[in-house]
Amino acid sequence: MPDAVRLEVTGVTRSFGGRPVVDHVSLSVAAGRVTCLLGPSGCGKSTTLRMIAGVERPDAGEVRIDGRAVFGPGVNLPPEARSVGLMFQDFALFPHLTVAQNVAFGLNGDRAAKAARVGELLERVNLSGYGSKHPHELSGGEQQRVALARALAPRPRVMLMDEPFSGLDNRLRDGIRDATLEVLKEEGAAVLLVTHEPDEAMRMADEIALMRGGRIVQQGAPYNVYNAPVDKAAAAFFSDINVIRATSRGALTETPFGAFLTPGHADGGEVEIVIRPQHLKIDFDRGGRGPNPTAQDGTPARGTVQRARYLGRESLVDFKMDFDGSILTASVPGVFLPKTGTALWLMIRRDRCFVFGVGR
Ligand SMILES: Nc1ncnc2c1ncn2[C@@H]1O[C@H](COP(=O)(O)OP(=O)(O)OP(=O)(O)O)[C@@H](O)[C@H]1O
Repeated sequence: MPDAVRLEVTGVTRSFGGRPVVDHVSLSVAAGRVTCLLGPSGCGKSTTLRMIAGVERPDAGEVRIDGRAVFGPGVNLPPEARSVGLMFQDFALFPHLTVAQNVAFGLNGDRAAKAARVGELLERVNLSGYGSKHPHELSGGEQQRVALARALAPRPRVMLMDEPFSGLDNRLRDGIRDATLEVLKEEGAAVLLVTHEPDEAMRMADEIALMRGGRIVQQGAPYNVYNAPVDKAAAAFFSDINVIRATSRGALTETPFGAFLTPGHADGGEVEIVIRPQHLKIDFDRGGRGPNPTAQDGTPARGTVQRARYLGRESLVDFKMDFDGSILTASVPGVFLPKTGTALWLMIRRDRCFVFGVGR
């Protein structure tokens, strides 16, 4: 049975100075699941989160937590009555309180119960024994874990996190993300996490809600959002992309890489074939002498190396294509640094191409 929906947002809308910055946003998050609200700076992610938290008032829409309206017609519960935990980039621990006092801050009940919950959470975030320290004695990553424990202490039904990792050292970040995810899953809250970093969303999310210009443009599992983007901008948000422009004729589009099936596109309509650099393949087997295509790879097309860079895990090679002088970029695992001017044959993985009508 699917987990119960904990957070349900319907048609939430907010304008500032007559400009809609959040425009009919709807989403739901089940218990124990993480949804990442992902999008470029200024697209309305934080405003959405703030409306769910109750610190910003929507112009319209409804927010339900555990089936109960916390905002809607005639209802507007204050943040503290919504059972939400909050965690922001500047998570501001109370400097004069100890770690244990910080974690206990939002807890009610008797001393023994509070102490037990604090102990349980400090253990969960791997900070047992730190209870009597003060925030300034901790590293950034440790402080972040205390903030997580503090937000989770009252067992919120919904956890709202706004760029919670962006203040952290790059080297620490992945480890802290993974540890945080583990704790969130153990606690079972429904989590809505705001981020502008696709890598973070891919790493953390059960579901990604891709936002642009105040709207959610695509929502789904990371695999689907990455591998079946709704438009060119959605594809480009996750990686560099290559774009091949051509004309669709009778549901087929001829390109220098062979013909592509383009059903649903008007006869004579312009289409853009979008491919990520890792799906552009170099015809190594033939030592660059090609062409000799296989059915799967389509027709190879010749290009000349403009620039090659080694990025550690992969090399990025820019080619100037013979067919129209356009630049296509291929990503090759490991070290591959051909000289500028080298001619090589490229093939594209047809099964990994996205076809969009121009203007989409
Ligand atoms: N209180 C406010 N008054 C006026 N404009 C606001 C207010 N709050 C947000 N905005 C504007 O609304 C838009 C969306 O802001 P928001 O902070 O929600 O975006 P975001 O996607 O979270 O971006 P970032 O990642 O940069 O925080 C921005 O153009 C912002 O300037």
